[in-house]
Amino acid sequence: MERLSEKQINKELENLPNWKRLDEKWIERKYRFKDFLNGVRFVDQIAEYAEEKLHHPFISIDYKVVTVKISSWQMKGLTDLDFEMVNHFDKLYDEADK
Ligand SMILES: C[C@H](O)[C@H](O)[C@H]1CNC2=NC(N)=NC(=O)C2=N1
Repeated sequence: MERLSEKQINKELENLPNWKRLDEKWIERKYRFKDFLNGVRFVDQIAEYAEEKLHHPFISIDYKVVTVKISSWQMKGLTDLDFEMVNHFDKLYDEADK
């Protein structure tokens, strides 16, 4: 899997207004829930998907806010796989009990 160019990254991010660029390698989104356990259940779902794909986001649970950040650290940047993953996380969130 190849590292994406700046142009490709910016194009992907145009369709992902809730995701923000942290630096050249990482993007991040905060997902909000009405209670703690709904956030924990969402984390369980994205963790299962990450294991399937063998591609792992960094996740923090801060009470009702779940922060997910992702990068292809082996590639030292962002790849198509990162964007495939975050699109799936957003779909899970859309369908989740929030
Ligand atoms: C050996 C193992 O496959 C690698 O360390 C994987 C695991 N999960 C990973 N996850 C992410 N997000 N980026 C990686 O580069 C990565 N590498």
